[in-house]
Amino acid sequence: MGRTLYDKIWDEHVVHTEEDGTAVLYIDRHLVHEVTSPQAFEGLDIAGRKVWRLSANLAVSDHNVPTTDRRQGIADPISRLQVDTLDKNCDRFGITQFKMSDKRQGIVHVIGPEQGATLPGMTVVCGDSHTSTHGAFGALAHGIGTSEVEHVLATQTLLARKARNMLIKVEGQVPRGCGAKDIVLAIIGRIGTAGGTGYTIEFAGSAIRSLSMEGRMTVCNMAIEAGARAGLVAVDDTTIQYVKGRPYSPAGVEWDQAVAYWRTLHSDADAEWDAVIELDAAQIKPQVTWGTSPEMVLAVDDRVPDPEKEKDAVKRAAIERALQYMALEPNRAMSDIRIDKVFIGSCTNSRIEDLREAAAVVRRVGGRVASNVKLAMVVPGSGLVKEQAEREGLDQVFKAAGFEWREPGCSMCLAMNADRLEPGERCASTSNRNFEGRQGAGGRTHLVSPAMAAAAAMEGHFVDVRRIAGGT
Ligand SMILES: CC(C)[C@H](C(=O)O)[C@@H](O)C(=O)O
Ligand code: SF4
Repeated sequence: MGRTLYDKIWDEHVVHTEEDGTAVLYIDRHLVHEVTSPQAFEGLDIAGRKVWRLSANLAVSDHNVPTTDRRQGIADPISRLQVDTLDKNCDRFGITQFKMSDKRQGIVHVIGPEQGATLPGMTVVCGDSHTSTHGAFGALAHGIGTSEVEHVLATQTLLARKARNMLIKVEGQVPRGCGAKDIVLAIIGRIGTAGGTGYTIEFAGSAIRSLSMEGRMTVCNMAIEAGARAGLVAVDDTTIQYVKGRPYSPAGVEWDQAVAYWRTLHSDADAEWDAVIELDAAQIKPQVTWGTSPEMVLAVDDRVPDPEKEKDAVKRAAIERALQYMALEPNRAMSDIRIDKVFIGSCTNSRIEDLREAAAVVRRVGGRVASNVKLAMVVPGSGLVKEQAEREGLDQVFKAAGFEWREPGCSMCLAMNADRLEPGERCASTSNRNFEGRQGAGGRTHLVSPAMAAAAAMEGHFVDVRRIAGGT
């Protein structure tokens, strides 16, 4: 019987399997950030252990770093302590880290791939749920908890149980103006936030294959929002081209050997799937979330749901609660929703392609950010993304239109730094979670693509970006 890509990577990394199915998995790459590592390092200290394989680790602070001038240091004492603690731990244990002033610093899920630290066929873990992002490279990548961070640091292995195999096939071409973010939001709208629970999802089909690596990362990033700990995309020329020549990528003879192996990293034609979902890309429209869960999502030309029309009492109550939190009336056109802030950034959408996509919309619309928009910010995913964007003049496009151009980090994705929504503020955000209070207590988040966020910034409310992009 054929194997799925997930089966192949799993088999390649299992050190031992217990009778009950618990396996010891070898971990190739461990990414570390400041939020989930302090207790892990403390655990090592208490037990008198060292890091098992230093070169497998790469650390960076991203959640607590300021996105404004960093020469001032970090004003908030808690954030400062978090970042200082990671610095000290990395120095003490000898782990490679990109410090806040290093231009390679950025969001952990942006810098891993950017550096070639994430490679096809690897097992990649990080104490962060959006580690699923790295699955775009045909790597088995998922988040782990802090006690597991300690386990990986100490042993280079993880206790794991194998998930089931789900195939999500997206065939065809998305309309102009739509992209990876709309694809993944449409998938979550279809299967729900629990749809992928217990599975590893492989994203396949012509619409996925035609995505750039940036787009594939956007899709895999939100696999966790669909309930799956890991998402995968098979390796192809796009993957190999992206990886080539990066600082941590193999070179010379090793490169050739690696490529030969990477070419085997796809599911066999006769692989068996536990679940298969199919979507028609041509039917996907620009997506906007209206509620407090990523599955509460609609097309921009839809209307806010009416709880009266929902027969299921539990679902009706959930809609009512979400509408109340979001301060939205039923049946209102999504495009009538006016926004206060715009956030273009996060590990979902802060890569160079995302910034290009947003800047293209800003250019096309012309003029300045709408007067009702108090703050529109662009937060590049890494210092290198920022530098590239500046080389292309994208920063000028944003700044001329009235956007703020910031330093890299998680920023307003979850408001662990100074960037946040005030109570009641409504935000068009390119991030991945719209939970209550996610971007600041009482803040209201609408998840959208970079193009949709840029369009909303310019017009002050949600607009069908297909119109701007010439897609309709
Ligand atoms: C802080 C971290 C543990 C968390 C995660 O695991 O995802 C964060 O990155 C998030 O996006 O909510
Ligand atoms: S950008 Fe947001 S989702 Fe990504 S790691 Fe940071 S906080 Fe988590």
